[in-house]
Amino acid sequence: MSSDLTVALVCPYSLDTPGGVATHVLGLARWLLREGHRPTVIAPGTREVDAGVPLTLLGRATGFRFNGSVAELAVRPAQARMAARAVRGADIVHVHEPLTPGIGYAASRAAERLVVTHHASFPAGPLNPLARLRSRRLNPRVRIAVSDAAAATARSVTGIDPVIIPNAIELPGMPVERSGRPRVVFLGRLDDPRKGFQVFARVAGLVQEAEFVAMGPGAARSPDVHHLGRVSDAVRLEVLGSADILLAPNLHGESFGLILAEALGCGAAVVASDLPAFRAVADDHRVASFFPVGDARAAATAVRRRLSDPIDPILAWRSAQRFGWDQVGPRVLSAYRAAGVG
Ligand SMILES: Nc1nc2c(ncn2[C@@H]2O[C@H](COP(=O)(O)OP(=O)(O)O[C@H]3O[C@H](CO)[C@@H](O)[C@H](O)[C@@H]3O)[C@@H](O)[C@H]2O)c(=O)[nH]1
Repeated sequence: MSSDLTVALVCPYSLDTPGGVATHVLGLARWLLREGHRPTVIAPGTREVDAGVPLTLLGRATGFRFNGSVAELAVRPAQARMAARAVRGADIVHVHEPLTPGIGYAASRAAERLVVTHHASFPAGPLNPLARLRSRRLNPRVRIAVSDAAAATARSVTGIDPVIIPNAIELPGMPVERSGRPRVVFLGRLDDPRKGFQVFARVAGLVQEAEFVAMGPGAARSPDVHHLGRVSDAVRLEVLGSADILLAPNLHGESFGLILAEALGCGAAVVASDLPAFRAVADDHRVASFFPVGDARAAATAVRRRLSDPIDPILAWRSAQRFGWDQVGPRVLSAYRAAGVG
């Protein structure tokens, strides 16, 4: 493989709001940089942040309701033109969610050597024909999906089987034993109904024997929860590193469960909604348990059971190693090689 590839990584969702695709794309860019390549991340966003990699920010995004969530996309024609210009000349243009309106699709159309990654999982709906039309106009050399769930959606829209390469996380070192009052954590956008914060709040009202802590942007509040709001990546790691349990009460539409991998990587146990994508990530029953989607009483029972039978944090950490960039990054580079560089 030739070293020193120029890679344009396009994230269609705004970097102003934390999200799974942005986490993955920034982590991939940092890993590529460490490996001696030259990545740039192109994305909507208005805040200059030190992401540790070159960023091309394309300005303010507009919120679109989709799949039970809000997608913050850059759809102005000027932004699409900027994205198309920004990817010109790159050895590889790697677009995440290439069928989203705005910069994702514009960058895909402009790319010479295109690799795409599909993240979303959603049932067939009124937007599928439009996405199908868009897909016919693109000719990626490699098509990736982050999970079986994302692959099924990509296949139903494009008619093509993608190769599965999971999302990856930046793994911290070995975790330490927990001490002090037990801690149950929520991580995600609080106002995004799909993330299930309301279920978390109900569980917090039912379980007295632990402190319930929420991290993530949004205005939702509960008197039974200690709210940290949006936190830095360093604080996110610190809080997960002190948590006994990540409670993930998400309701639907999850394609992967990055937050589960992140929590396990920090040594926390997972108690999560019974979603196929979550089971695929947290597949070690010694550190993960599941409850029926939306059932706060069952979640409370699962949390109490775990609090009375704590896990060995090292087991959780080990189960997340397969999602580390040292494991996943080389597979992405192989996809670039299959796309014809090196
Ligand atoms: N630093 C920081 N990070 C946060 C905060 N709140 C959320 N995050 C990060 O934002 C990301 C949220 O990811 P998901 O919960 O997985 O949400 P998503 O944006 O809906 O992601 C979609 O794509 C993911 C990647 O393919 C999928 O994992 C997910 O299921 C979904 O389809 C995670 O990396 C989480 O740590 C915060 O306050 N601070």
